[in-house]
Amino acid sequence: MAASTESFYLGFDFSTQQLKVVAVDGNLSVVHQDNVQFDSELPEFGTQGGVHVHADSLTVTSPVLMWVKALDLILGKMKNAGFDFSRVKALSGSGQQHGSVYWRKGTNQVLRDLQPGKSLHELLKGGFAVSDSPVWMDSSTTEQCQYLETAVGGAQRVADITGSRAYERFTGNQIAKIYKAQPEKYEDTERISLVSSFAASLFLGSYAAIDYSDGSGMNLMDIFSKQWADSCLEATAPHLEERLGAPVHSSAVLGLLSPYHVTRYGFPEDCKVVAFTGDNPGSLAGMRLQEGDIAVRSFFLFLSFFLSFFLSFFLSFFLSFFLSFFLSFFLSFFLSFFLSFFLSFFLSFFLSFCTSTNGSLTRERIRNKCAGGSWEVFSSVLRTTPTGNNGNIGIYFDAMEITPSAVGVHRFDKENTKVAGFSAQGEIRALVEGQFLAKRVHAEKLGYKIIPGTRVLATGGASSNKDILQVLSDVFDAPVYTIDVANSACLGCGYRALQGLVAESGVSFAEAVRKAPEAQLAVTPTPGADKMLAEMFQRFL
Ligand SMILES: Nc1ncnc2c1ncn2[C@@H]1O[C@H](COP(=O)(O)OP(=O)(O)O)[C@@H](O)[C@H]1O
Ligand SMILES: O=C(CO)[C@@H](O)[C@H](O)COP(=O)(O)O
Repeated sequence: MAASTESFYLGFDFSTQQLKVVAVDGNLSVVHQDNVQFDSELPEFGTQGGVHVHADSLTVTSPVLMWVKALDLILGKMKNAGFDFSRVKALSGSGQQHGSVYWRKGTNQVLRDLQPGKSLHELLKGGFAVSDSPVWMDSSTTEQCQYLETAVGGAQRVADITGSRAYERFTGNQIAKIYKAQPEKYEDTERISLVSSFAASLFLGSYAAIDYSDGSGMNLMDIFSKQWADSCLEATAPHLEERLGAPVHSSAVLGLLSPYHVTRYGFPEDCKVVAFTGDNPGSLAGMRLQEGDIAVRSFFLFLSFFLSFFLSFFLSFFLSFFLSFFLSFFLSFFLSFFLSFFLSFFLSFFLSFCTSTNGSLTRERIRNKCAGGSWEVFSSVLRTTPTGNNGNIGIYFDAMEITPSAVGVHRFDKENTKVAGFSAQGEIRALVEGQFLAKRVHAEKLGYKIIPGTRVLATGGASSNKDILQVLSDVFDAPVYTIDVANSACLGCGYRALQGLVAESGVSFAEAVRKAPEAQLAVTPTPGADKMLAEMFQRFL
């Protein structure tokens, strides 16, 4: 695919702690990067790590106007840096998943009439029925989750429809809580967006559709028909479908960029907005995951290919009954399995992943406590302490963890006796080994096998730290690869913007990004580490 090097494609990422942007040219080379840190650059919102943790320690929100102001700020920074907006052919982006935005009645008209002389922050001050958006770290909706599962027919039924059992952070359960606790605010809501579709709306100058991929993290969408599931809508809140709008394909062109941005920043009038998505699917695009890869993202875990496998398995059962009129059951099951596998893989690619609440921010806490706030000191401890930590194991769940649902710090010595503390060095190694052992436990529980050829791809802020990556490599007993741009979600959305322009003419994502740089080998397992960690793994399990 020949895209001009004169043209630029922008990818934004509205993540938990910051807003980031990457610009790529037609050769997929990165030509500009920038970011706005919420805590330090927008201190008036008083967030820590981009969020407010409420007194119950379960409710976690972010001020929606902080995200709006961050967009004003980042576009202003780009303008001041001399970024040539007139070359941008298309833009796309991603957002932290599951978070929800509640637009007040009448705001679609405000978006259509944005006056370029004013900032978005000024213009949208009165635009939200709920000023503090619930985000993915929120775990306050257990009651709503139980209600959904009971109403729909059990956890498995919810998972069969939406791809996941009911999770506290998932948007449907958050909407149900708002409807119950603040019915007047729900009533005053014209449209509910995910963080991703909210961000797209700010560019589009009208409410943007939710894309299939981010939409599948809501406990509301039927992941097979890609429509809102009636049973889930009914169990969540009244008149919800009209507040959500119809979901669209992730590579859909939503429309032209709002004239507001054309006038204020000098974008071309024909600049297109491609559907925004979740930051995890955005990362998947940026890392160009291949079959069998594991991706670890500051540090969540994606497993490619699994859902395709399970889907095939179940479809095969049904198909086999038909085919077994003609063939033996086993042969027909076999044939059906392959048929279903290819169908499910090529028609709709599913991604399996596990998320932890206690990732980077927990590492920062231990860094501050045990390494004087320095990543260099933190890293040198990892270099100088033994793999396996002399048998000491730690589990650090500062906030309620997602899987398993547990909270608290738990330390065990080599006799498996619970202890109150470790040395500063032991604490650092216990934390990092423990975080990655947990990832491996989840991967193996899902049936993932580390085999020769397995690659672990690391991305996100912490992937710049080779000593952390070394522990990751040792725990997974596999080489770890990284990409040049630590923020793979932004990069992936720059790629998606480019592909969105040609998607309708049948150019696949893989084809559009063929020329993109490959991931680079960062570290390989330390010889002998696998033996040290095998026993540890069993104890951790
Ligand atoms: N050298 C480093 N070593 C370990 N972690 C780091 C390092 N530099 C940055 N980080 C971590 O990266 C995190 C930000 O990562 P990022 O993936 O951009 O987060 P988010 O998507 O939540 O904004 C910070 O919270 C910080 O803890
Ligand atoms: O909840 C999930 C995925 O289920 C998180 O991955 C969020 O999507 C937030 O990501 P960051 O902004 O912290 O990178």
